[in-house]
Amino acid sequence: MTIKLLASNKVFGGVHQRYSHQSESTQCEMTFAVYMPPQAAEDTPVPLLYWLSGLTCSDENFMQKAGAFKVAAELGMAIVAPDTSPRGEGVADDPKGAYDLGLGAGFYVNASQAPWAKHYQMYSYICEELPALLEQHFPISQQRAIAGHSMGGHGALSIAFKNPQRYSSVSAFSPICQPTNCPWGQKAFAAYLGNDQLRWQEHDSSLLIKQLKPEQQLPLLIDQGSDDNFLAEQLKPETLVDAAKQLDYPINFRVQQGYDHSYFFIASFIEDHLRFHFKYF
Ligand SMILES: N[C@@H](CCC(=O)N[C@@H](CS)C(=O)NCC(=O)O)C(=O)O
Repeated sequence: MTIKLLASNKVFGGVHQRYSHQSESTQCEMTFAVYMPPQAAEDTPVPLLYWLSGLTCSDENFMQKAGAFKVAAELGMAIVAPDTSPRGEGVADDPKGAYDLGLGAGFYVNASQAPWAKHYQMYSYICEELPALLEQHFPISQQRAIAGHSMGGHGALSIAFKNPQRYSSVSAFSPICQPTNCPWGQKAFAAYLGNDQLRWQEHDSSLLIKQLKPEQQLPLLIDQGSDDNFLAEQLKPETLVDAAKQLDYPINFRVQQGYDHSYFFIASFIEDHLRFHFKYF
């Protein structure tokens, strides 16, 4: 599997790079960004945080707006930010150009329905293809954590709950916690997965959390802004918090007063998330 370097910038002693490659899972050219900390310069393997972004994002939003490099450099932690959907000529998009379906809105599932199924295989891309590619090309250790924002928070939680053996910890900002019961999730799941709601449930964190055995309960941190416009209608963190309580799963759920849904919120608390993940590597 070959990758093509698109851009490279030294930052806080490490390097931020963008790459593209032909993807087998999504059948198109995919772009991702990595931050490799200074500790990786000598080919010393470093732990890796997967960051999954939200609706409308590409590999660039987190890298440009989150302000994560300084702490990642201090800790010696690599970060990868994949794109949020397949892209390019021939890749299906919402006919009306809606921001919450199609391009920029892959929802981290494998679509089974036309016209999406051909390219929208983001679950396989994030869980299998991208890890193999990164292990081949970068000095990363087997220590992995996963985090994300909004749709990417849904991605991080659902992927971690489905694959608890692969990650040492999981965290999210403003995650969509119950996609089977909110407009964003229902629209995307109906399009990508069809009308069988049993398929939807396979990607609903508020349900997946209940399937975890106590020994599979990863350390989990969630930050949610109290002034987030999407909180009540789309995000529904109480569904996850209630499920965790019933399971005696000690998740760390923090409501941050006055913060909204934006990267200003993420930038304010990303340091806590990086230090949280580092503790469990
Ligand atoms: N565009 C939508 C919302 C999209 C949105 O808020 N996207 C979030 C993730 S769900 C984001 O990170 N946007 C990119 C950015 O702020 O850089 C709207 O205006 O209602």
